[in-house]
Amino acid sequence: MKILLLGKNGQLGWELQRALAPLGELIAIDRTEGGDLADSEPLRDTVRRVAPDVIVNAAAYTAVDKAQTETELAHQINAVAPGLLAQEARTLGALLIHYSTDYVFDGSGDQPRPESAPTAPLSVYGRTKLDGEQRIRESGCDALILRTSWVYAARGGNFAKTMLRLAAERDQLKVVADQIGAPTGADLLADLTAHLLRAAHQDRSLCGVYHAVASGETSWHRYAQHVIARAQAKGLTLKVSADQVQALASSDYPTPAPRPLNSRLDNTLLQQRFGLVLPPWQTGVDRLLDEIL
Ligand SMILES: NC(=O)C1=CN([C@@H]2O[C@H](COP(=O)(O)OP(=O)(O)OC[C@H]3O[C@@H](n4cnc5c(N)ncnc54)[C@H](OP(=O)(O)O)[C@@H]3O)[C@@H](O)[C@H]2O)C=CC1
Ligand SMILES: Cc1cn([C@H]2C[C@H](O)[C@@H](COP(=O)(O)OP(=O)(O)O[C@H]3O[C@@H](C)C(=O)[C@@H](O)[C@H]3O)O2)c(=O)[nH]c1=O
Ligand SMILES: [Mg+2]
Repeated sequence: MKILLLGKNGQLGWELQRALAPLGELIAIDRTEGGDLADSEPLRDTVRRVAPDVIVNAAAYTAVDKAQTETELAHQINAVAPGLLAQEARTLGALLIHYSTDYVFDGSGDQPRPESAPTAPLSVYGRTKLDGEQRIRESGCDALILRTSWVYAARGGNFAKTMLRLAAERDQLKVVADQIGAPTGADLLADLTAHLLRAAHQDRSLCGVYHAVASGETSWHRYAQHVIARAQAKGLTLKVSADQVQALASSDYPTPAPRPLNSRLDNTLLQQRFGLVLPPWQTGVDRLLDEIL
C-alpha cells in the first residue's frame, strides 16, 4: 500500500509520520516538496506522479483569528485543495483521509453533537473547513473525514504549551470558562488514523464522517488549570498557580473569530463502528506534560 501524507510537519502530520510508517510505503511531504495546498497545479501533479492508494491530508490553514482577514488563502488551503485531492482520489480509486473541526458547528446547546447534527460555522476557519468537507463528499471519492477538537502535541504550537509559557512569564492569566470541549492528542489521532485506514481500505462501506475526540469534557479555563497544576506538581516554577487562573466569559475575551461555546462532539459512532476506545482527555494531556516537562 502506497500512502501519500501531506502536511508532514504539523502537530498531526508529525505523529502520522510515526503511526503510518508500518502500514506500507509512506511518502510524506510538506509544502516545499510538491505538497503546497496553496498551489493547485503542482499539487495535482504530485498526486498523479505518486499515484497513491491512500491520501492522508494533515495540512490545513489553522490560524483561526488570522483566517478572518486572510480569507482567500484559508479558502484555498482548507476548501479548494481538499476538493482537488478528493477528485484525484476518485480518479485513482484511492482512499482519502481528511480532518475537520468542532468549529463547523455554532456551539449552541449543551449536549455532545453527533455527526448528523446541522453545521453552522461562526468563523471563516470553520466555514472553509466545512466547505472542504462538502467538496470531498460531492467528489464521490472514498473518504474518511475525522472531525476533532482542541488538538495538542509535544511538537508544534497549542493551547497547553501557551498556558505553560504565559504562566511563567505573566503575573496574571485570564481564560475563557464558557467554551466546553475535549482536548485531543495528535498522537491519539494518528494512531486512530492508522486503525481506521486499515479497516476502511479493506471495507469501503466504513467511509464517512466521524467525530474523533478524546472522551470527557472541560473548559479552556479548567484545561489551563489542569496543565498548570500538573506542571507545578512536577516542580516547575510558575508566576501564576492553578487557582489563580481567572475565569472569563467569552464576551469578556473578544477575538476576531468567534468560537463555539459548546464544542462537545459525540464520539460514540467511531467507537462502535470500529470497536475502538477513546480514552479520557486527561490521559493524553498528562502524557504530554510528562513528555515536555
Ligand atoms: N489544531 C487544532 O486545534 C485542530 C486541528 N484540526 C484539524 O486537524 C488537522 C491538523 O491540524 P494540526 O496538525 O493541529 O495543525 P498545525 O497547524 O499544527 O499544522 C498544519 C500543517 O499544515 C501545513 N500547511 C499550512 N499551509 C500549507 C500549505 N499551503 N501547503 C502545505 N501545507 C500547509 C503547515 O505547514 P507549515 O509548518 O509549513 O506552516 C503545518 O505543517 C487540520 O485539518 C486541522 O484543521 C481540527 C480540530 C482542532
Ligand atoms: C491565549 C488565551 C486564549 N484564550 C481563549 C481563546 C480561545 O477561546 C481559547 C483557546 O485559544 P486558542 O487560540 O488556542 O484557540 P483556537 O486557536 O481557536 O483553537 C482551535 O484551533 C482550531 C484549529 C480548531 O480546529 C479548534 O478545535 C480549536 O483547537 O482560549 C483565553 O481565554 N486566554 C488566553 O490567554
Ligand atoms: Mg490557535
